Amino acid sequence: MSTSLEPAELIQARFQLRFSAQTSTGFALDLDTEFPGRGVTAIFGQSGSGKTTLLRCVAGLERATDGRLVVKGEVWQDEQGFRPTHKRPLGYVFQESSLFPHLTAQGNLDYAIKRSGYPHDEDLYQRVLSIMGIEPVLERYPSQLSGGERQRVAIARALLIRPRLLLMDEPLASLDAARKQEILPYLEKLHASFDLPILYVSHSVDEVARLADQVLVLDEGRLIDQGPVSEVLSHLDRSLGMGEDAGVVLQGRVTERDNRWHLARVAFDRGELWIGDGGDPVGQPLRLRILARDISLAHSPHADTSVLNQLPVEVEDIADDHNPAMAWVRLKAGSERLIARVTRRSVAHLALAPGQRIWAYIKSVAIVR
Ligand SMILES: Nc1ncnc2c1ncn2[C@@H]1O[C@H](COP(=O)(O)OP(=O)(O)OP(=O)(O)O)[C@@H](O)[C@H]1O
Repeated sequence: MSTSLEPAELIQARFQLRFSAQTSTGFALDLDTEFPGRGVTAIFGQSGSGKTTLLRCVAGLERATDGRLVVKGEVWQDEQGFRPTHKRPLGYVFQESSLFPHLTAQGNLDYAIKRSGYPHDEDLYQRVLSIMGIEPVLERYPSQLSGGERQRVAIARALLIRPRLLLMDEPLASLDAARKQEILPYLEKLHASFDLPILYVSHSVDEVARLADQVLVLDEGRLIDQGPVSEVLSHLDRSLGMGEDAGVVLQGRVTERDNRWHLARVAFDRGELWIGDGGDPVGQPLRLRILARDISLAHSPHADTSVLNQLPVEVEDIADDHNPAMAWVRLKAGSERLIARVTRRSVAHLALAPGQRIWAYIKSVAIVR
């Protein structure tokens, strides 16, 4: 997915690891890949697919027999050697916060700075505090912090080690839905403010759609798909397992705001959509998420409908769902992809077939940020 990049811009990983059948599962990880060493790379897959094991191999906490890991030109593991975890410049954020309970938030951060081996950098320190929004809680002990605050301190602590790679293993998993929504903007700020590659384990399509630039999809220890988030999320076979969450991500830009109706026009490659005006200025890049269940299909555009967004599209392929009443239709809109989940009866009724030009009615578009 990244052949045009130089090795200094890549993360190259090859791991073969088998847990012995005696210990329990006999699970095997077998993967050989490379991906851009920038932005957020989501490691996505069902429970037990090997996401944490892959992260532990990257961290040096598991030692793959046939292993090679090169992070932006720096060899961390190959036939000749294996750099132990404490010599790898990485930050690790776990599902549950791993803060020292006997130290305040401030004490935890000071400990990280000492451990980093670098002299204190006040600019970096202030930047991290402000991006993670934790100035008000520095004097508290972990037991006096909310789950979201604890994770923000844990992320700040990982950043103050000045890692070259940040590993995050379902950092939101222990939070309830409201806390998750609260912390996501901090993760986005982190993504935008630090030039730091992040490997982000998740089995939430929502989180992946919102945060990831590229995705690695694991299944039973093997890499079954990888690529930019918009591409991976539009693959129909992936969508099958996602059910109601299936959908795509489009990258667009606000081109007009309609004050009368409180709408904003967002243009993407050879198309445009009207969405509720979220106050974003003209020119603002936006990431939009369109769920497969929010798209219906027709042969022609209609004037007498409440649906604002009607896009000319081309049918690319059609797949059956596990549910015998439903089907998936992948659509091309310029260079972007959409997927629709419709009944098989509709597929038959509209006589849908690859190559056909039709109209997609989009009932709802969410801005993800
Ligand atoms: N030390 C170990 N010894 C034996 N089997 C292990 C060990 N660690 C993990 N496994 C097994 O390897 C498989 C993959 O585990 P892993 O934790 O990597 O999956 P995951 O995709 O992160 O899952 P989840 O989303 O549930 O966290 C599981 O079947 C697990 O039981």
